[in-house]
Formats: sequence, structure tokens, C-alpha cells
Amino acid sequence: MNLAVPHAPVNGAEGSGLRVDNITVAYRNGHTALRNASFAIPTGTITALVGVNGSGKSTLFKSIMGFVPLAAGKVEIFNEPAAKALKRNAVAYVPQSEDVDWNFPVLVEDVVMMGRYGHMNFLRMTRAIDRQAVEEALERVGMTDYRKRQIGELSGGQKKRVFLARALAQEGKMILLDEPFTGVDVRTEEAIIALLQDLRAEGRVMLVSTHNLGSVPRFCDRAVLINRTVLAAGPTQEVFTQANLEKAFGGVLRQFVLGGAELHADADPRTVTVLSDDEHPFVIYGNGDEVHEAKRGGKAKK
Ligand SMILES: Nc1ncnc2c1ncn2[C@@H]1O[C@H](COP(=O)(O)OP(=O)(O)OP(=O)(O)O)[C@@H](O)[C@H]1O
Repeated sequence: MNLAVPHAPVNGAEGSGLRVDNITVAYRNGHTALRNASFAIPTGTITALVGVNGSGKSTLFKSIMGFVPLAAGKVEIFNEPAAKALKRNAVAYVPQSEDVDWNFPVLVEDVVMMGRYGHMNFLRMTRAIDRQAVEEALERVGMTDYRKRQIGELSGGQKKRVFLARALAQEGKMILLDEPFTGVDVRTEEAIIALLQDLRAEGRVMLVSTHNLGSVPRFCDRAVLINRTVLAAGPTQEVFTQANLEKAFGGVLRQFVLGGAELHADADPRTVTVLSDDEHPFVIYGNGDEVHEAKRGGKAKK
């Protein structure tokens, strides 16, 4: 297990993407949502951000984006202070659906164009290069046909795609995605995962919060487990273990184990363990060393 420590080394050959160094975030009502949280992730990777409701995932995204102030600690992006990287548009943020006002009357193509604002001058005159970036981004998420639709008229999955397109149009080297799979069907989830994998191949760095535990080992190289602080962070194989998930989720985690005569006709001692916080479960076969993808739509029993 690779417990997060301040200044944890990032993988040798890869560059430093994000370094969260001992941050504490307290809201105005006095609630400390994160305390002494530290982890580091390299470029060219996808990192899962996992934790129970209220564990501080959205707070972490907002503190990286500079939307909430840090009471202590610092965030570095691509080896420079976060504020500097944010100013040069290096970070794109796809917020949780609940954080967006869908009644705001705006066309799909205008939402995607917002990703270009940081590339424009203060008059926000769109240039051919901006229009081309919007077109390419819409094409990449399969939403070209919806460009003239009002954003509020789209389904949950379509809205997510549009916000992904906005992040693409921004050309951010780092993309933060807050629960991109919530409320989307399996096909859209697969499409989003394929897109994230392409972006990883381009050398970008992505931090993705999700409750779909079963999907994490399939597409995330790394995982950060949080509950008001970072409990564990590092490569998925080392960090995304039953013991760490139990630590992160406590009583919220549902678990059932199949073994003995229920599973085998012989004396094979191996078991199937299903862990879920009620989205796609995480299935472990054997003694925890072998990880198998969860069967889609499966639900764990208490
Ligand atoms: N603006 C705010 N003012 C005060 N407290 C807040 C504010 N936003 C969040 N909190 C509190 O901070 C804690 C962390 O919230 P946060 O939204 O970061 O959790 P989360 O892990 O993203 O949860 P979920 O999985 O439900 O989205 C919660 O206890 C929440 O009530």
C-alpha cells in the first residue's frame, strides 16, 4: 500500500501533473471538509477519486480550481502554482450535474464555445480557430447533431457529453471530472471511458470522481481514496484493495462473499467478493490479487 505523503514521488519517466500538498479546506460555516490532504499524480494517467458522499471529492475539485480558498497547504499543477496553471487555461473542469443551472437559456454550441473564452481577448470575438475547436470537440463526443439545441433540453448523458466537449475545446492538459458517469447509460459510460483513454494517450492527466467502483480497475491507472483527508493514493493495483475500500467506505460499503459449495464443485478455497457502494460493484476473485470486472448492473446484497 502506498499511503499518501507530502511530496510523494511521481513516476520516474512521467512528468508531474498534479501535486496536492497538505491542503486543508474549511467552509464559512466552520465545517472542515478536507484536512491535511496530500497526493501526487503524473501526466498521461487517469486517476479515480473515490469516497463516500460528503467525503470531500467535490471540495477537492473546487480547491484545485481555486473556487474555494485553502486554509493551509498548496496545489501545484504541471510543476507551477495552481493559480498560474489555471490562468493559462491548463485545467478544464466538468462539474457535477447538480452544480449546473440547466435552465440557463444557452445553445449546446455556445456551452462548448465557453471552453474557448480563455483563448479569446476581452471582447470575446470568436475566430475561425475557435469555431473549428468547437466543431472538433462536438464531433469527438458525438454531439454535432445537437449543436443548435438548448442545453436544458438534453438528457443527462447528452449534457455530460456537451460539458466534456467544452473541456476538449478548452484544450486543457488536465481535466477534472466530477462524477461523469452518474445518470448516464452504459453506452455513454463506455464512450466517455474510451474518450478518456484517448486523452490519456495524448499525455493529458485526468482526475475522475466516481461511485462506480467496478469501473475503476478497468480504466484508471491510479486511485485516490478520501474521507475528509487522503486515506490512500497510488497505482490502482496497490491502492484499490478490499482493506482500503473498507477503510474509505466503512459501514456504507455493501459486501457479499461467495465461496465453498456455492461457488465450487471441489475444495477450491478461492472466493468471489463483491464490494459496492450501490453503483457498479467491484468484484474480487481469489485472495484479492486477481481483479475481475464487475458484471454490469449487478447489485450487492447487504
Ligand atoms: N458550500 C458549502 N458550505 C458548507 N459546507 C459545504 C459546502 N459544500 C460542501 N460542504 C460540506 O463539505 C463536505 C464535503 O462535501 P463535498 O460536496 O465535497 O462531498 P463529495 O465527496 O463531493 O460528496 P458526493 O459524493 O455526495 O458528491 C460535506 O459535509 C458538505 O456538507
